Amino acid sequence: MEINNNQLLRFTTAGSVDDGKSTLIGRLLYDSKSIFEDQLQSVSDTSAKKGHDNLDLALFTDGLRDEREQGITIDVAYRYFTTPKRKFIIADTPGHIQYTRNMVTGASTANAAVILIDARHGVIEQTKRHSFIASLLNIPHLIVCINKMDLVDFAEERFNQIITEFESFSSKLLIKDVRYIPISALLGDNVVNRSSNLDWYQGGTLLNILETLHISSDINKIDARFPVQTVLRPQNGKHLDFRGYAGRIASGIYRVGDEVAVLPSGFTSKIKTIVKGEEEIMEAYAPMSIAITLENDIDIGRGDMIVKKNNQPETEQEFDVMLCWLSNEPAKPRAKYTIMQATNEQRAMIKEVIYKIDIDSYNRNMEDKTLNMNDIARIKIRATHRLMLDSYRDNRNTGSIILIDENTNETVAAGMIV
Ligand SMILES: Nc1nc2c(ncn2[C@@H]2O[C@H](COP(=O)(O)OP(=O)(O)OP(=O)(O)O)[C@@H](O)[C@H]2O)c(=O)[nH]1
Repeated sequence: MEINNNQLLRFTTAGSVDDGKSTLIGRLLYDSKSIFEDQLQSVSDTSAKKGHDNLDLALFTDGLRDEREQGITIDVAYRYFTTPKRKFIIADTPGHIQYTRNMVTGASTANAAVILIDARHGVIEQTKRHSFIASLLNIPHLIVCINKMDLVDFAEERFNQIITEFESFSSKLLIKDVRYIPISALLGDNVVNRSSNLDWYQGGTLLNILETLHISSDINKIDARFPVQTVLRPQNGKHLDFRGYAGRIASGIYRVGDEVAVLPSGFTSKIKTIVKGEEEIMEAYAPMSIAITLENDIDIGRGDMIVKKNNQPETEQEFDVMLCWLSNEPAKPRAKYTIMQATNEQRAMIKEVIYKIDIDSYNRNMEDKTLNMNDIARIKIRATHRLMLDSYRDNRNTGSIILIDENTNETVAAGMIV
């Protein structure tokens, strides 16, 4: 069976302030002809006003950031563009040192992370921090762009030196696929178009790599997980016998006739029909939104999960999570939070902070038990009922949780089930 998910690629960009992130995104959009006429006019007017001879490409991205800063709390801007080969969503997060939380928010659904390094400075603490988060979030592909090659005379030697620096720490991280590209975002070298300045480089341009990354095998096709969002009941005498369970498949494949189990109750049945829109289909896979009907009458509600009888997640009330604390307010010991995992929602508390991670040295800190904004820690959670658990490594959809403060409704933490 062909799963056609190659269409859309989500990626995030990370780099330190002034590494050239805005310029790179602007260049990518401009050279791939994804800029609208009116935006182009306004950027060209502003560039002229500022006395630039050429277009200031960073204005495309920075303009977007200005729009965004009006009243949106989580500081991630999404930018869409399309080429004949693929559709792209860029999650653009500011490069400031405190913005771990933004990267976590922007990167949790990303297929790839683009990390920028200023060729003059090489690997810096921020590079390590961002790469660590990318590995923590299990982003399958990492593209390291060594930017501002024009300021180091396009030297191959410098490029290789930075790769060696990068590999000396990245080998400790679990990242499946790392690529390196020498670029100049300012001049456009190796972003969309190849560069004669860098003719010693044999690999693809950034766009070329983004267009050809093989992502369909990154999806978990083995563990079928269908978190129920709503129960569809017969309406107004129509479809009298219809009782469907609607939601979005988190992973895996479902076919009519499959033997399934409903969790947490554990009752088993068979899939009678699968409905997508108005149409009945024989099989469905992630990330399709569908409704399922079963052979037997089982009491199922929102938050339950339909899985294959012979492939079930663990159900536990207490479990470990790698957590990134997102709130200004530190975590309150033993306070109750709302925990959300897939469509399941219940109450939980942080039972224990096992250790915190110093993400500059990757060392564990066993003493400090406070959780402040941007902290990453391994914690033990206890929920009021059992949850259906997959590890985040196996399943990014069902393996992640968020914690919400019940009083303020603020999302205070995002976590990955260990
Ligand atoms: N020489 C040279 N300068 C570059 C290159 N890319 C970016 N710059 C310059 O570096 C400066 C910072 O670029 P930005 O794109 O604003 O940097 P940024 O990382 O997006 O910064 P923030 O958006 O503020 O986080 C600007 O003056 C750019 O013109 C490059 O490839 N070569």
